[in-house]
Amino acid sequence: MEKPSTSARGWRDFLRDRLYIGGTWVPAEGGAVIEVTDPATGGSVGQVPDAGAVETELAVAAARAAFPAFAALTAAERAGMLHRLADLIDAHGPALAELLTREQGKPLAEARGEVGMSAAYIRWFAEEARRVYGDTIPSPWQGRRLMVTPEPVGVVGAITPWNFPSSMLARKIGPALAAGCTIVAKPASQAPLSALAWGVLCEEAGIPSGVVNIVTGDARAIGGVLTSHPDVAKITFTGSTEVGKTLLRQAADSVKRCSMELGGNAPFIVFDDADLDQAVAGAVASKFRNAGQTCVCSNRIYVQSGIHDRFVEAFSRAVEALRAGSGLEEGVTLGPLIDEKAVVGAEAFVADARAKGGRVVTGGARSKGLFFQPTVIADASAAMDFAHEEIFGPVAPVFRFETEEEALRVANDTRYGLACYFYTTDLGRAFRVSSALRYGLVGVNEGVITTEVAPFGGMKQSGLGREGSKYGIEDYLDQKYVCFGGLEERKAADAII
Ligand SMILES: NC(=O)C1=CN([C@@H]2O[C@H](COP(=O)(O)OP(=O)(O)OC[C@H]3O[C@@H](n4cnc5c(N)ncnc54)[C@H](OP(=O)(O)O)[C@@H]3O)[C@@H](O)[C@H]2O)C=CC1
Ligand SMILES: O=C(O)[C@H](O)CS(=O)(=O)O
Repeated sequence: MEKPSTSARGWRDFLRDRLYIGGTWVPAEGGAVIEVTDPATGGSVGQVPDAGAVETELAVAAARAAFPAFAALTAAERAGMLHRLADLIDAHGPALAELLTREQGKPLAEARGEVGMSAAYIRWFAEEARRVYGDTIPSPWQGRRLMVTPEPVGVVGAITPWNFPSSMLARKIGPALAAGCTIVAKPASQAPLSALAWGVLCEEAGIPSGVVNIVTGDARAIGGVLTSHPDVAKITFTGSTEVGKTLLRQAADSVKRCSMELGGNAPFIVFDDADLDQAVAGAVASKFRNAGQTCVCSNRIYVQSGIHDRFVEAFSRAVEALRAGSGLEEGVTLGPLIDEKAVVGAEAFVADARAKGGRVVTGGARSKGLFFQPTVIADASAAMDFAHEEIFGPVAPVFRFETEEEALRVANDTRYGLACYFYTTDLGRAFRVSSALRYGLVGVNEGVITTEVAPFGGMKQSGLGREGSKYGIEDYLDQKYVCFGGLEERKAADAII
């Protein structure tokens, strides 16, 4: 198929104010809508249907009806559709990125990166689709042959967050379709437009009606149907640990498979032997990406005494060089927070730290609207709230430590286990510390490590399962064991006349 047209379609061409169900665009039953606003300006970006249980039932029915034929396609046919989808995402990258920045706020450069990552996940699973192998097993019995055949689990319910409204969906649609599943996806109400744009792209990629369904609206009502419906085989969720636990409880009654990408509390450790410039650059990238609103952002920066003062000085200077503003302005490196609640949360973390002896080195207050100054707080201590809670904002606490043993103890002292980072030029320390840290993702001398080729997921209360990599498709497959018996040659006497 020739490469899709790259005619200059703008972000408005991907705006939809309808649900995408069974290949058609329909309003919510009562016509209710949710306003989507630009966090940089407060202005309206668009409206989406405020749907609930009734529409979700229709979406599940459409996905269930589409499943047999889609699962029966060859892996090559499904791969072809996913490759076309990835090509369309790339072809319309600028428009999709602008839509993403308008609804979520991140700088355009980051939005372009997210859209590119979305295409990369889809392309990765287009390739993985053709490598879903089974097994034959040496039989322990004469006259039998044993086989293991992977099969798609069926209809998937997906719920995604506002902070990466495109790539979090790609991490679910990709493996689901590659495995032969169909999907009903509910994006976050604060940034649902990128998901509906996926409906436009899926149509153009020739993905059959009912395979991908996008429902926006009442999270509890939609999630209630997805976690309980007998035709939904699996739930995949990215969001807070609190909501993840709610969904796990709800899904338990029908024993649905669950994949959970939840909250984090990432330690960022700088040892005396670290390359200071590398550590500063890594800390800025890891902490302030998406204005600190990622589950893998550094939440606690631990710096060994010997390098501590030099690090705080250099890090604060680099933070002060961040340029806050509307994500649509080229060169802006720090966008607004998603809503007032997020700004109030950042203010509360700073006030708590100040009250407990923290020293604000730079920033520390909201600027205008939903913008919060990029902030560095020195003299941080375990008594402060951000030592144990996910900040999800541009506030960087710096803690001092003395020994490697102390760093490992405090770094692992959390119920979370998603991402962690440390900087050292000592090879032995690199192996010792990366083994001792209880996290699903470990960055050694790197502050941003997410890629579609590597497994993404947490330990402890940061989640269940892995997304991306060769592991990411496993959660969408059932391994069926078949034992073929009675294979000995029948003697004449045995023959049934
Ligand atoms: N591990 C990871 O990969 C990631 C983790 N996160 C975590 O998510 C949090 C921030 O994202 P945020 O979107 O606020 O997280 P939330 O958990 O509040 O929301 C995530 C999604 O869940 C939906 N939701 C909320 N409550 C329910 C419910 N009772 N039943 C069904 N669905 C529900 C939301 O819908 P609605 O918007 O309509 O409320 C949204 O679509 C942070 O804790 C962050 O660490 C975020 C991204 C990635
Ligand atoms: O939602 C998130 O925070 C993402 O998982 C972060 S990443 O995958 O883009 O690194």
